[in-house]
Amino acid sequence: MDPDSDSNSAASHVSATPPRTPKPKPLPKAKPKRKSTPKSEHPPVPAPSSDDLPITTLHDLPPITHRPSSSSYDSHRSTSFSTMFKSRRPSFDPSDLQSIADPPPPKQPPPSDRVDPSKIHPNWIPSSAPPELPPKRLRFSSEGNFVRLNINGHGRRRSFKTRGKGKKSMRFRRRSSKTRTEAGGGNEVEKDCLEEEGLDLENSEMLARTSSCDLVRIEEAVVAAREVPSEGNLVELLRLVYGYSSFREGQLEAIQKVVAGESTMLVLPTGAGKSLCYQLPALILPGVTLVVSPLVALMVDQLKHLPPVIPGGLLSSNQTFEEASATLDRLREGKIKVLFVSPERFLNTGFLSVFGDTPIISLVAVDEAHCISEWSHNFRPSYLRLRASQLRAKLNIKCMLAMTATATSQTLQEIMRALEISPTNLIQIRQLRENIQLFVVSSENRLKDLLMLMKTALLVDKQSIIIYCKFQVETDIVSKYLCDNNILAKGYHSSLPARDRSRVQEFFCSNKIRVVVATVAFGMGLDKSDVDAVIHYSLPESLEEYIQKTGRAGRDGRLSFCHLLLDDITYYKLRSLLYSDGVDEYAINKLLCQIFSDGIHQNGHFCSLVKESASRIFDMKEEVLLTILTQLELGDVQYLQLLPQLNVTCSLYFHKTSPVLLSIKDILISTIMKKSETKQGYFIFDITTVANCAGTTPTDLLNKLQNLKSMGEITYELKDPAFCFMILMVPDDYCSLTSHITKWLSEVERSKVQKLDEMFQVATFAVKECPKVECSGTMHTPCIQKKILNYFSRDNHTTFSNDVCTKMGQSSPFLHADIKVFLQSNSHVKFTPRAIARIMHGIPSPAFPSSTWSKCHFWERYSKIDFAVVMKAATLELMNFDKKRG
Ligand SMILES: Nc1ncnc2c1ncn2[C@@H]1O[C@H](COP(=O)(O)OP(=O)(O)OP(=O)(O)O)[C@@H](O)[C@H]1O
Repeated sequence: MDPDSDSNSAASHVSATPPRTPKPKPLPKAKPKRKSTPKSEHPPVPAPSSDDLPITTLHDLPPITHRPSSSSYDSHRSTSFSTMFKSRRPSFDPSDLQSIADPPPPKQPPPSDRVDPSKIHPNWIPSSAPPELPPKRLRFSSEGNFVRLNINGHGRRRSFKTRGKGKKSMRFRRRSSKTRTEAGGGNEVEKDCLEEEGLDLENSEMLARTSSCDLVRIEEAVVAAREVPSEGNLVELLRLVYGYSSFREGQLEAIQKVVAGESTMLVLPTGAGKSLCYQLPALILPGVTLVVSPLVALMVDQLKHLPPVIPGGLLSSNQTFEEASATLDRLREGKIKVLFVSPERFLNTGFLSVFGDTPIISLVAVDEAHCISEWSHNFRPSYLRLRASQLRAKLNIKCMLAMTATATSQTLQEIMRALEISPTNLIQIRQLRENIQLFVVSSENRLKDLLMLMKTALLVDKQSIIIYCKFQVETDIVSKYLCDNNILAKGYHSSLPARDRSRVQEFFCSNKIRVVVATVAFGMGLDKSDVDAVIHYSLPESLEEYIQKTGRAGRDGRLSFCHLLLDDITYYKLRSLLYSDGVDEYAINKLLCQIFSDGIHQNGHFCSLVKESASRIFDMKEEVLLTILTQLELGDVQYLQLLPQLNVTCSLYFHKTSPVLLSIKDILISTIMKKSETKQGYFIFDITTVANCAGTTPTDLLNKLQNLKSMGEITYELKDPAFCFMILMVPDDYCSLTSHITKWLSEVERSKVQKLDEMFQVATFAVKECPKVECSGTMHTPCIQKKILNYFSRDNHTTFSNDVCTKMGQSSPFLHADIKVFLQSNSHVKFTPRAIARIMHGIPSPAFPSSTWSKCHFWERYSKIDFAVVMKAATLELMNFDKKRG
């Protein structure tokens, strides 16, 4: 995985993240001048990482032992959620907690409120650092919905002691309709419903009892809403489950459509309550609701926020085999109503087979649905898998709910086409939240200006502030600078240990940290209602990103303040980095030749591309390779089928029987021996090569190795993470396929650049041209809102407009001369025009990493000149240079 990428996220292939640094190339001969490229974080909804595309996925799903005998409506009805809710709850161990360095240790709560039952429910996930130190080990009557998730990758286990004795001796008596009217305020009333029989109950057990009482009412309301999904019945259910008295705009309509089985496109502003639009239907609909989410962090957060009566689970590659098995077992037993999965999960045949032919999925909710569209700010290739036709064919899914807060008209059209959503089922609330005030200030010295801003009357007394930076290094610099100036601030970015990150988030959420200086990694799914201010220390890459981040503020409806510090340097840097994913026709052609082995590979042949070496050879980021492979799978013609990623180089050691004897008994071993290199007593082979020769699949081959290992015959090690696929059709015409893919990728690139230009233009307009009729000082809410609304309602975003101010230089007197010198001084290196332009812009790439090339004299020298101009000059000079050399 890209070391710069968010550990539990997946990077958009078009993100500005500098790539991993492969093996250094020979040093250029130019004068050394060290400049490092800062690590940037990915845009809000990045693309797949090893997290969601597990490397060792072969065993990530256990074999299917049995399936529910019936998946009919009635069979699901019979698994009432009150049965599901009879779940054991986890106890957590205080010794697992460690205090975070800076914030004060959490106060020990008074005995009366030691346990907040409302915070412990079946979807509780033990993070490595729960916010409050519990006074004693809590015991719960059952474990039920608890999801074991190795979020932090430590593989650590907790023990969950259970105690069931309270259950039998409890008797419930239903009382008349005293219920809570607001979330969290109902415990007293709930206790009224219980009749105790001399038990000294712990708070948690009290919760179990009170919940059971509520459950009966909720179950009745569910049945009523299922029979007649009228506003009255749905509001009653809303009140019982969430404590809210009414729906927000768009919610009721969306829920009614989904419950009626109609696929729906829902566009609601950030914080407007989209989650509720799949949660309530999940309760009402008979089967499982699959929620497709782009990030593990987001899934975890949403799972935590599920109401206790909706048992949830998630499947993530962070989980161990046992954890994933436990989730799947609960799924088979009908104990999960909402299952969070990544889009890559749809690659996994093990996962797909859990559902078999039986129509037990009632709804697929696609969160951050804009990822489906390449014209969105966060296109993610694996979302292409979420096409209505594919989902219907593979999982018999008929109803889909697509949700987003940030989609242009163009993006919406594409989502609706992919998911076959009728235009009549588009629910769109375009308004921007009134309680967010938008400020822009032009800044020559962002650190100083930020400090001044923090000391202004607007912010000085604010309790909760997020400062967003683009680069990880900036979060360290800014937080240190603020601390040095007596403003306590904590940094947050994806390279921090997971434990520290979760603590910063938890302490921020409980108002123990006032200021967090973060990259985009902070805030995915952050639903802290009382964030007072969001400051953009770096320019966002698009208006979509701007809205997402400002949307973290004022979710409780209170007036909140969003400031943007505008500077040209960040703009130049971001614009350059947007070119880090581009590829040339020549490289794509070379890649296609390798994929199809110049036509040698037949249909049905298994192949692999080792990520690191392929990335270096073709000078393409791993994410770009994956994008191209996905396009070959899901484009107009299906040339290949992607398989789960694997480590494809296997080193095999024999322990009991000799290899020769074993190979007589086992054809697989004899194939391995034929196709292996031997080294000091062990055998090295390529998994896909052996699978092809043995006439098996790579997955089956690994399963067989696993069996031999469990018998003590062998041990083995796997390395070299690779994209694996099966050839389905060899293209007739490589040239036209190459130019088709090149054109598509370059349009995606142009669209990203245009989005940045438009963001820059809006901010520049605010500081330089705003007539200040409605705006005043640095406050530009009216003019920015108008521009944003116009942007999102505009029809054609793929028409690249020349009106967008680029601020980029279009020529330079020394450009050609410098390229000539550069080529002469590096005559031993083979360049492409793009590689030269990248070096001139200071953009690292897999074949030209910054560790080597940032020492070059010309590194970043032309970052203020349009990339296309530099590339054109490089093309010309490269041709001249080659001509001269003959
Ligand atoms: N009808 C309602 N009445 C009151 N509060 C509500 C209602 N619906 C949702 N909420 C609350 O609004 C908050 C935001 O909801 P949610 O997280 O679903 O927003 P979202 O639209 O998914 O936002 P984002 O796009 O930023 O993730 C939650 O705390 C939720 O409980």
